[in-house]
Amino acid sequence: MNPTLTTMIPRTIHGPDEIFIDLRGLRKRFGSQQVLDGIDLQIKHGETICLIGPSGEGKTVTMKHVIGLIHPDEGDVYVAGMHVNVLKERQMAAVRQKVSMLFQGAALFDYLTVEENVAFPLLERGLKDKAEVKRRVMAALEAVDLDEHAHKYPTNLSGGMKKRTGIARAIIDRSECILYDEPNSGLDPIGSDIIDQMIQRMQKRYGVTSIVVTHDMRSVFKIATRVAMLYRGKIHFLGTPEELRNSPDKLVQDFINGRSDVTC
Ligand SMILES: Nc1ncnc2c1ncn2[C@@H]1O[C@H](COP(=O)(O)OP(=O)(O)OP(=O)(O)O)[C@@H](O)[C@H]1O
Repeated sequence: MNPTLTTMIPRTIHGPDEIFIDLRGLRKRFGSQQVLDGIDLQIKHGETICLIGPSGEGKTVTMKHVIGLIHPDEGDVYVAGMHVNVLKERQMAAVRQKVSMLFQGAALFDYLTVEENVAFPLLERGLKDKAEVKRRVMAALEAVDLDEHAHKYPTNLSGGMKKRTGIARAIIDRSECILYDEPNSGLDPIGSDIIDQMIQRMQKRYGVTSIVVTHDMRSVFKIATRVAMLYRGKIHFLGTPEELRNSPDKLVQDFINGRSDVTC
């Protein structure tokens, strides 16, 4: 393996069957709307779970629970054994070092170059060795094929390049898990395919665990180790892409084949 890439490997080595994310009985209401109504989901280390389901069913809300951006009304969230929903905000740094969320717009700083955006988490943590920062930034950019665009500003990047910069920023801090919120949205089929390859590459090279909220079924069948379909606040289906494809459930078939019988 390229020696620069070994520095990017998450610092903890996990067994393949180890549960990394454990959501138990999550319930969440906003006003009169019961968005989550008992979500149970266990995700093993190194899995790529795609969260699918009709719009507004709580996929993003579920994902935000993992990183403590939303707290459940009932139920528990565990990440790498940490009981996320009882942690104080100042204790959340330990969770957020293990888990990064890639927002739809990649949330880059427009006034910083690609290189500076990717370096940001290291500088924020007080890493002062400039040569070490540079080495890790370039290794992260190489991993997402952006090493030749390090000097550019976000306004001069395509949508897909912005998302890849976001992925580089997530892995530079050796995140063990990346949460992707509709990573293919707004991309043409080729750009979308490149993002899928990056998600797979992060898994294969660094053993990253991923949760991917997506409406892109082609991508689901390509990248998912398992698929969870949310419907009416619950996990309606959980299984491999193959099991999804062959599911006898009408709701599942209507959804994956884009038939409009699926109503919220
Ligand atoms: N902070 C909030 N306050 C009030 N309502 C919220 C909040 N966050 C989410 N919601 C509501 O919860 C519901 C689920 O939202 P969520 O973003 O999780 O849906 P989703 O399944 O990801 O949808 P989409 O596929 O369209 O992105 C929506 O009705 C949304 O308006």
